[in-house]
Amino acid sequence: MRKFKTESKKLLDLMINSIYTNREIFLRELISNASDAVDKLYFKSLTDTSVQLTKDQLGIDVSFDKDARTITVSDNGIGMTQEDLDRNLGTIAHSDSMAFKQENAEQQGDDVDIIGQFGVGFYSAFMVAKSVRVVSKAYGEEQAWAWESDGVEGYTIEAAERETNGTDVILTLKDNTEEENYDQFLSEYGLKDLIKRYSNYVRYPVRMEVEKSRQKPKPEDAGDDYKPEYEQYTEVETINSMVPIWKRGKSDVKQEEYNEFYKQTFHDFTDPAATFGIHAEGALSYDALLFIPGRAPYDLYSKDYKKGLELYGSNVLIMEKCEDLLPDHYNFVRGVVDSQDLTLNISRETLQQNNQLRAIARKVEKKITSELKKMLKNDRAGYEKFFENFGRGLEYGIYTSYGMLKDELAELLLFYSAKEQKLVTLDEYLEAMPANQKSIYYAAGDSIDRLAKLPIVNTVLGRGYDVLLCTKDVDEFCFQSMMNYGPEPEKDAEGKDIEGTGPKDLKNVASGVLDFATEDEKKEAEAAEKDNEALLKAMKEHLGDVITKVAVSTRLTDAPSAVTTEGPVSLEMERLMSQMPEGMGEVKSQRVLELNAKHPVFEVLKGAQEAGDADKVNLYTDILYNQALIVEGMPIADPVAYANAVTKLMA
Ligand SMILES: Nc1ncnc2c1ncn2[C@@H]1O[C@H](COP(=O)(O)OP(=O)(O)OP(=O)(O)O)[C@@H](O)[C@H]1O
Repeated sequence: MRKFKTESKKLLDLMINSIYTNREIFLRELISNASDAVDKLYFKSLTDTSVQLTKDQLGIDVSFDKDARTITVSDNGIGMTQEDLDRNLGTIAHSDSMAFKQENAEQQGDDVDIIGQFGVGFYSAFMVAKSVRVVSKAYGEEQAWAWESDGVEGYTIEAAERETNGTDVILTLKDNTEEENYDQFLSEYGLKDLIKRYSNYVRYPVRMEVEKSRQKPKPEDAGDDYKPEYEQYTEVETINSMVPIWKRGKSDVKQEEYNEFYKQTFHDFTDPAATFGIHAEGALSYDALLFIPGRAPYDLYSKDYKKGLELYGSNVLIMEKCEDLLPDHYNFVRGVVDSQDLTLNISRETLQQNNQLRAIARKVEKKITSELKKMLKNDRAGYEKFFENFGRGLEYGIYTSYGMLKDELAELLLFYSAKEQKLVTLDEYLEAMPANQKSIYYAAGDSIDRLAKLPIVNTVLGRGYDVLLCTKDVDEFCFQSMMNYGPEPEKDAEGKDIEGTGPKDLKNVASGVLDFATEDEKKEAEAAEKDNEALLKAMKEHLGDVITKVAVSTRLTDAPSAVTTEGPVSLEMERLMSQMPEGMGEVKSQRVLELNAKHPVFEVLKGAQEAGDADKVNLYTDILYNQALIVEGMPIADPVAYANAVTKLMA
């Protein structure tokens, strides 16, 4: 017996003894090797005229024997000589990739899909087989050889019989254990499934004998009561589809075919909303086929949702969900990336592999962005549907990147316009803005209806300015991290910014100081505050710490009062954070009770203050404060006290 080289032994140990969940990839590895061997012979035939063969003679056969518990993968490729068998199957050529695999296994624990991700080829057979026999005859040789091993210490090589060139890899499966049922691989269904899943796009036919049933011909003398009879028969079928859909020219593939591929591959029952691809050639060649789903998966916003694209190398599936290929804000995109260049490097040089993946990921991200822009421009209804499904993720992307993704994503956002009563982009908002408008205004709350009725919103609308009504939880957080939106300022002849040009601030109409009050209005409000200092002070004292101040408003027209905020936290943000777990509920807004000095109620307040009727001032203060909160959709601290106050007023 010949002994395995030390490093091979280590890898064998790692593979066989790790609690490795993805044993089924053994078939993919053997079929890949068979395909490589067939490739080698085919290429030889292109340059060596003595090799007579045509491409359609080449292929791979998979079969199984339930009683003997064997699976056989045969090819009619280049084959191996006695020396080849010894060299190729007795050691592992790339010790650096081996070192990497081991390192990772130690770092990340056993259940990491290292083997599945990088493919360790032939040795993976020992994950399911207790012994492996390889019978091979090299092209042009007379003698065939058999290599055999139980995967522990070593292997034997002896002369064998094989009629033609090629290789048979015969696995004798391990016995079933409590954890693992190896019989699952000993069935037509099981093997077909694996071939389709992992080796569907191998360039050569992967054939298997399959059982079928057909109706027997009707006998000529059959009477009227003849019942059709069926018989079982077997037929060799090609299981894989060979040419990947992403490698076919776009003009050759109907949209229905793409839809079918999408639904089958990604287990969706809805057609994709958009289909697009990338074909890159050069130092790093790859093809990508990407889909935007037609609906959001139910678990998109849950912790269990896993983003990622399928990654193929040389036509075999390397990874089902390669996370690194998609940014979080595009986590909903499904698709396939296939690169011939990647496989080589994946099993050799991890760093380089990461660089390559990063380069592909960057291109993928750019492509998705440009496709979304195209969709927004050309298919508004489709885009609105898309945004309803996935818009939240885009905004979340801007928010979690602290606004860094604003340039890429902000123009893709849609918000409900109070004026237009439909969804608009921020660019459309800017375009429709009157020349004197300084900011982009928005109101945030839980429903469009409620927001549309807010007194402050109506004041702003009354001035001819549109208000974006924001009802998604992430809207305001996204706006705050963006701060502003719009093209860069225009420059005058001296290179200075021209006033009034440049990005516009995003302003919550119920927060901070609004910038549209005229000088006169501001002066008027200031004067009213000064004249009624004692009243405002008394009201503030009565309400205590729940508010930071009572002020005369410049933003109210019809309503007597409103609760607004100072500082970064708006009422809506406070409401949202109160629903979040862990500490966020402690975040409070700094509330301001704003009074409309032109409202008749203000006169009543003034009268009560002048008459020294503190009870009345307090009663009115409570009512004005609480009703403003109700209008905003905020909870009031003591509804009973509020009801009592209103009752007292009526009685
Ligand atoms: N069916 C086969 N026909 C001819 N040669 C084979 C066959 N299977 C394996 N070999 C030879 O054995 C070598 C080792 O195979 P193995 O699958 O371990 O590694 P690999 O295919 O070179 O690399 P990897 O699978 O990690 O990309 C191959 O490079 C090839 O030369």
